[in-house]
Amino acid sequence: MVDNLFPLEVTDLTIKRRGKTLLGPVNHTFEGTGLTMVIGPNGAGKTTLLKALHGIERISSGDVTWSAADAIVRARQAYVFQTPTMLRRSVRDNLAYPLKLVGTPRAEIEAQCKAWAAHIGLTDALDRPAPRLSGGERQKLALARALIRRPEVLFLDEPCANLDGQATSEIEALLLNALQQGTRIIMTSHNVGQIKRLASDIVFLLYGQAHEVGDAERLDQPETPELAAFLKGDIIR
Ligand SMILES: Nc1ncnc2c1ncn2[C@@H]1O[C@H](COP(=O)(O)OP(=O)(O)OP(=O)(O)O)[C@@H](O)[C@H]1O
Repeated sequence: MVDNLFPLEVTDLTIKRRGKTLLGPVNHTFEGTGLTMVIGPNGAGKTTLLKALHGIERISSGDVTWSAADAIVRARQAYVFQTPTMLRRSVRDNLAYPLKLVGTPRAEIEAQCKAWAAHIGLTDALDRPAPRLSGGERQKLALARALIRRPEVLFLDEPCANLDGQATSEIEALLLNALQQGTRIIMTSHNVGQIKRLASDIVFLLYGQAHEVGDAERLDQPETPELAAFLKGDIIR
């Protein structure tokens, strides 16, 4: 691609609601490759940060600055919510929807739907209503629907919450595949095993602040006692 989206510069990013600071000020530079895990305890501000980066959270002060123009950035990123919303229609219709939005020819849409359904093990479910899928199948469908337009950046909020080991490993395989294809991933997770398996770097949030950031090696040698406690599953006070 000609226009690089990265680096993504976050400068004094602050988000307040009703006088309470939910996030910030956060300063961080996101480089253009790999998988960044935004981690931290419940309520630390992970979802708020992800949404602010994606441009769907109102910023109180500071900046989120991509290296390309807004319209380009918007077209080349996707976001999967913690509880993905599905069209109350078939798996095929859900996969087809993002392609229809950009005017993809019908034959191409059908080919892509079949290919992605096979990729996520849902070939036999193509005509089944999406709301009837299991939790794991729904997450895989949500991920496929986000990846079908081959975004350069993918935001994922806890994609494996409430999933068992098998479903989690299928989602992780999809993510590793996307990474290999060059998709930049920024995601949240509470699963320490998953964080260690997937992260190339981390942003550890605590009380809305970036408490410890850096490459994934620090997961084995945390600098701060709070990150060490989080990774051990201890309660952080
Ligand atoms: N629109 C809002 N108005 C007021 N407070 C909010 C709003 N959105 C989020 N919050 C609060 O901001 C804080 C950060 O929320 P956020 O969802 O970003 O945390 P999180 O780290 O993703 O948590 P979790 O791990 O539980 O998903 C929480 O205390 C939450 O209650």
